Amino acid sequence: MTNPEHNLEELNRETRRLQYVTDRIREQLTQVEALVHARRQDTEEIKRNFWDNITVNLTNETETIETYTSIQQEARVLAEQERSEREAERQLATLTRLADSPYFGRVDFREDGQGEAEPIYIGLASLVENDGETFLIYDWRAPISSLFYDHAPGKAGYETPEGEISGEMTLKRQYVIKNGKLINMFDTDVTIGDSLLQQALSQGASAQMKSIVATIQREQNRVIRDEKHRLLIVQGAAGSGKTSAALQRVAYLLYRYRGSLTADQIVLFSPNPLFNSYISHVLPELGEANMRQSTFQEYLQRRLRMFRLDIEDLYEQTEYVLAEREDPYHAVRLQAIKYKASPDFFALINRYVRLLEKKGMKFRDIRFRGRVLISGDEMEEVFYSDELRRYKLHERIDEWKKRIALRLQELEKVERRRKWVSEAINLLDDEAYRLAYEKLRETGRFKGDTFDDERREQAYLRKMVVEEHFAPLRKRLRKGLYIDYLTIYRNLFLDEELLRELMHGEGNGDEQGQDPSQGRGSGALPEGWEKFDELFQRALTDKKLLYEDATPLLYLKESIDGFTEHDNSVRHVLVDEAQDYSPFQFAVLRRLFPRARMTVLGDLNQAIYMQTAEINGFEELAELFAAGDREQVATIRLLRSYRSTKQIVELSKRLLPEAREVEPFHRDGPKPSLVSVKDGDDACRFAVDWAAGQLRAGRSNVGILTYTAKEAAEVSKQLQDQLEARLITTETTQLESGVSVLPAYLAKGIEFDAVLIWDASKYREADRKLLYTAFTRAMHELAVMYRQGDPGLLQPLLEEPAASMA
Ligand SMILES: Nc1ncnc2c1ncn2[C@@H]1O[C@H](COP(=O)(O)OP(=O)(O)OP(=O)(O)O)[C@@H](O)[C@H]1O
Repeated sequence: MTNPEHNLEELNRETRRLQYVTDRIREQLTQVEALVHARRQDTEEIKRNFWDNITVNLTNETETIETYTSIQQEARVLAEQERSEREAERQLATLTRLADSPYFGRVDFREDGQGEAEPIYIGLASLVENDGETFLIYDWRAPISSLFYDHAPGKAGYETPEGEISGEMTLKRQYVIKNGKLINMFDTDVTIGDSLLQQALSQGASAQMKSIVATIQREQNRVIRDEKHRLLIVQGAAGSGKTSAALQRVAYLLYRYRGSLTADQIVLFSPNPLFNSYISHVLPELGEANMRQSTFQEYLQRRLRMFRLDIEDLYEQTEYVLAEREDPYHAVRLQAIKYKASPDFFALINRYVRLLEKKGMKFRDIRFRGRVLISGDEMEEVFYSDELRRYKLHERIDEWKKRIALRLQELEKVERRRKWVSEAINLLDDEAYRLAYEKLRETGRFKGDTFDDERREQAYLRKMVVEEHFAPLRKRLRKGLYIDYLTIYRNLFLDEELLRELMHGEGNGDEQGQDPSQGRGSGALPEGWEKFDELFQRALTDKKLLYEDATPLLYLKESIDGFTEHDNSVRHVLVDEAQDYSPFQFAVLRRLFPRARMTVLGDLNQAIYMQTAEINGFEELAELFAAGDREQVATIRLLRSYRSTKQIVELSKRLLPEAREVEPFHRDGPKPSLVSVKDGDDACRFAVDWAAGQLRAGRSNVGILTYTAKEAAEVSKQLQDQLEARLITTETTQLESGVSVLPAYLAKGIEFDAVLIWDASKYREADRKLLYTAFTRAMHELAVMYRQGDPGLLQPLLEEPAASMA
């Protein structure tokens, strides 16, 4: 990277051009402002006169339909008008943004076989000269703009939908333009602008993620522009720009497929609402609407609502794992968590689903007024009757529902004769009688014979009363509430014979199923298996469903029902922090969005949750997705870490040997400090001084990261009189500048200018990745406290001369 002494002439030329472009932008701004004004007025007028063109007439069916049609027609006109108003507003917003900083890059490119190199200016959006043809600015997502991100001057080329274009790049230049003024410019001869990137990275962390459009790196550009694969796996180091690239990718896709792809056809799964708000400004900053954002937990809550259980989330589970070591069930629960998220359990459940075609379905008695109307056993018999056996599982559920509904109908008739019905009729009010009378009269069943009529009326009332009482039963049947999913699931842990059959019997065949995991061996049962049911049951008594059971239960249920909920409109699903998802969760996501392409972004070194601690790659996912066709899958690795200074990255790498491949971006900062403290008071004193020092030095976002949420609450209380520190919990939805106290696991995906690790002595071997994740949240400064004489995982780091002691 050079910042040549641009000769005055060159500088003047650029300044003049900038002025020219800015003038064009201002002209267009004036026009578009007028357009927006006009469109707003038009919309207002249509709204005002909405009813003028509609004659409301509901006297008969034909008139009503006509009225309805004309309302619809007017509504369409209004919707169309509002759409064009929005479009004009969008243009206005884009031009306003361009007026501030029209472009950030330029490449001069001579296409092979052409004469002169042509300057291509690159900015947030395209701008065309008044002649309607000449591009003054190219959108950063245009095919030609790739040159800027992918190449240094010299031989270069870019992909277009029509094929590859090659040629020579004779110049590559970057600009810093603010308020329409040229502040700086650099020419570059290696890959894109280290110096601009340096500037971008040396800025402070903000409470909101920023777009990286001017400094996208080549490998990130591959992630952003990949269109060939149905599944794109991005494995990237902490701070390598996975989330940033994902968001730029969304903007890219919206541009590339504008007209056919809209923001609500893209869904991004993120870890929690705090993260959601952290990233929510990036797309609007790029001039695009935000995609849909969701968390897996939201989906679980919705789909498991029928069980009326309190569903634990990943954070509660993690808090248990870290903070409840004294619980007698702790060890066995850890086993359960690991096993229940494993590919082996996934395979076992898939076999179970196949076995359920033959046996094992369980149903809950249909009870009415304290009696069993249809027993679970009877329903099971119907389900496995010869007549229904020929149906596949989920089709059979529908058939079975039909059969049981008929049976209910029969029983309903019998019920009409019961005594309680007469009593209920006596209690009916006049209105009910009047209705019954009306109904019978309408159907012409009154004959004028008082005796018969009364009998008919009574019969009708009985029917009405019983029907009303049976309605909830029918509804429950329709909703599948008599299928005893919980017992079906529990039987896996309770029913030894069933288990034996699944492990060794015919359900365990290697026959080729749709799902590649179905052919897998189940492996041995994990330790503690015999206690798994106890755990499950214990939670159930408290009306709780443990996190480790939620997705397998959902997967089992949906496999039985045939995955009734799916969203065909969604075209792209992006899963951030993908290392935290179990095979079940991916399988569910895949079925939930059957037509979508998927981008998953993750870092195995940050697999901090017990459930995926032992998963060592995205192989399972690739298998699940591609079903043999590996052409559909691409993996891109991002090794360069941009977030943290070289010193912080180096220290983190020494903590976690698996991270040895991570390359720090060459940005220097102070050495991280490893600080030994005598006791809590000592820790407090250090923390207060340190945090105050950071704020004084202009660091606006400071994070104090604790081991657990419980500890975070205690620490924030301890500090409260001496330091303004905000406690962040799973309920927090917005990050603010200043000092935040939060458990390390909740800081995943976000970053701080300066990070203080509260008590590193607490982290055990199994928590190495958690501590690594905590270290890598820091951009500029890192301090780690540990208890005197108990450095734990820090021991080897202390032995190096690099460590500084307070
Ligand atoms: N090309 C780039 N230009 C400027 N800044 C960048 C670039 N790439 C990454 N960054 C910055 O690096 C930081 C980390 O990026 P991001 O959060 O996207 O990484 P990540 O891989 O998702 O990290 P983690 O796995 O730790 O959550 C952010 O501050 C981001 O703005």
